[in-house]
Amino acid sequence: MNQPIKLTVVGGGQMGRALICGMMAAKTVTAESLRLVNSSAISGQWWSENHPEVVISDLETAVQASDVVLLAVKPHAIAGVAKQPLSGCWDGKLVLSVAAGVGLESLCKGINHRRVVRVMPNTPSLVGAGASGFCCAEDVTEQDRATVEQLLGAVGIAIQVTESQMDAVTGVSGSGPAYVCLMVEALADGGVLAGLPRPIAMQLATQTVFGTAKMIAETGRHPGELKDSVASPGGTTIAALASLEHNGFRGAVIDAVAASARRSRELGSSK
Ligand SMILES: NC(=O)C1=CN([C@@H]2O[C@H](COP(=O)(O)OP(=O)(O)OC[C@H]3O[C@@H](n4cnc5c(N)ncnc54)[C@H](O)[C@@H]3O)[C@@H](O)[C@H]2O)C=CC1
Ligand SMILES: O=C(O)[C@@H]1CCC=N1
Repeated sequence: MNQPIKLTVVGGGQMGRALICGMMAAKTVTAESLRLVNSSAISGQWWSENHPEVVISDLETAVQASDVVLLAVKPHAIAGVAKQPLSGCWDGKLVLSVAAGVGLESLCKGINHRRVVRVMPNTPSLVGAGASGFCCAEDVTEQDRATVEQLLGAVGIAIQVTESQMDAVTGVSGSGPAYVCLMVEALADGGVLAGLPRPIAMQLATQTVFGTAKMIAETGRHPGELKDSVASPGGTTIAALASLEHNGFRGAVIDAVAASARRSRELGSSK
């Protein structure tokens, strides 16, 4: 069993929370090996109520106590963190950023340090079922890459991509949980419209999305083939699929991914 990683997370909001809770559950980090730097009273209160064991400290103290620093603040706040005087504190640290759109060049320039990894995680990391893409700046070593895989692998899958693919990763898996939640909500709404009580509709909708994802992952069969296996000739499913196609379901999802990727590029260029 690997030693817990000495990690500082800067930003304890939605994404910081999902990663920290997932990594603590996997024991990749422990309350002793973790430091949290956070600026908001509201999320600070969430931590003291839900995880009082997590030590919240100032940036300099936290970074000094850590081998890895993960920046989980909003893209526009990255520059503010980078500007804080750290008197050489980044030296010897592996720095990860999950900020959407913020490129390696801008991150490296901001902290004057090139041992930097850009990561696009997603919120199912909270339950160990995340999907992350990452790319590395030039000073990142093989050992660093192993550390990144240990951290992100503890909360799901982690795939190395080129930096030019990071906006697309954001469109598919970074933003993806929101589209899937919309789908589950809409499935349940449909169930209610068709006469089911809300809690039953929600349970069935959630398990259907979960079970289908599990089936695709575990059988390795193409989703198109699995879709065909549900649709009986002249049956209920093909009637529903025809309705989805008439309403532009595929096009809407493809456009959503493209819109997220485009927004990620915009966030990067507004730095
Ligand atoms: N929410 C998501 O599903 C995903 C978010 N991301 C990225 O994660 C980053 C954070 O997003 P969220 O967690 O959704 O935002 P959030 O607003 O929930 O959390 C940001 C946290 O950063 C803290 N913060 C702000 N400035 C700070 C500073 N100077 N020092 C310390 N803490 C500071 C805030 O107090 C807040 O708790 C963003 O860059 C976003 O692009 C990436 C993938 C998915
Ligand atoms: O909405 C956002 O900007 C962040 C990045 C990917 C998911 N959430």
